Amino acid sequence: MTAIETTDLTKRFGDDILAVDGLDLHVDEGEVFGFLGPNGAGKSTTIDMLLDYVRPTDGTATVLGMDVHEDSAALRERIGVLPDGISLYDRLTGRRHIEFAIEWADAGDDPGAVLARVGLTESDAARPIGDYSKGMQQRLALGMALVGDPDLLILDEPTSGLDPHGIRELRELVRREAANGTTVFFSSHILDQVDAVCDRVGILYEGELVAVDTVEGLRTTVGAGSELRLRVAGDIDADVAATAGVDSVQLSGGILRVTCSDSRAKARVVTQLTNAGVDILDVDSEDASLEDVFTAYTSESNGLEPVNADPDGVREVIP
Ligand SMILES: Nc1ncnc2c1ncn2[C@@H]1O[C@H](COP(=O)(O)OP(=O)(O)OP(=O)(O)O)[C@@H](O)[C@H]1O
Repeated sequence: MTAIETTDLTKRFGDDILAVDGLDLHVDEGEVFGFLGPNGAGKSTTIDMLLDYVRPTDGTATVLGMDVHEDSAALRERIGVLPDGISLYDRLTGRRHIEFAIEWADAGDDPGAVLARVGLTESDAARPIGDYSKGMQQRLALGMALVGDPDLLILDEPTSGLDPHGIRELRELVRREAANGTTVFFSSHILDQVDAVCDRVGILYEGELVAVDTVEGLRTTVGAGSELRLRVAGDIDADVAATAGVDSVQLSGGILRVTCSDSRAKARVVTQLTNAGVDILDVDSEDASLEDVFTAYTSESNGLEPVNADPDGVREVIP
């Protein structure tokens, strides 16, 4: 089933600001979908429309098969939201926050179980949250969003202000919830943070969706592939450059550098060299960062067209 579907979703503020421009978005149930874009791209406005906080100027949006406006009350019970820059009450304990969230949602959750689900201990829960680290506060906010066991989690910039440890913890939590069948819609302007957690990403730029694909697919499309480095002994009697997915090959000082447009080519190269009897002393590789991909899609003269929807609703990226 479809978790989120928007058709030509558009939002203007006044005459001058086109915040979201004809967005066609499709997120499947059970997916972790990264919604990426630089500041001001229109991510929060899109989320506000999905939550019926803001009415679109044009277009439609359905969530979990329901119209976001007509069925907003029913949807509220099935969506958990972690808003951007949530304000919590410093003097209240973590447990009290969860209890409030349960009361507001009129849900029957056990506060202790919710706290455990986001990795907060009973002694953490008994402390005022003014004493919490930013990462603990964010986990608590996620716990509040999980009250009522929502089918869809919408996380608006959930990693902002977190240190690498906090980011890792949040990623693990998102993965765990997704493994239990929850759809996660995760907005961010920092690409590295979605790389490891999202099944697919959509890139929004100036209100338009410019790409939707897997992280791997985006890398391949923009040619921002991987580099494989091998320390080898002796000569190489193999035509590595002819391997599918290999862009270039350079041998210097016993180091073979192979750039690949398709990261699966790395394994093919190693197999090919091994079969050719090449003595491989060490292997090292580096994937192009998602940041490179993002730059390729959001720079003015990238030569890439915005994403298209074909008649069957299957989106494709047009290089
Ligand atoms: N209530 C509003 N009134 C007027 N303009 C608005 C309003 N809300 C958003 N905008 C404008 O719409 C555009 C998109 O903003 P939005 O907050 O959706 O972007 P964003 O991608 O979420 O950015 P960020 O990563 O900084 O949160 C921006 O130009 C913003 O200034």
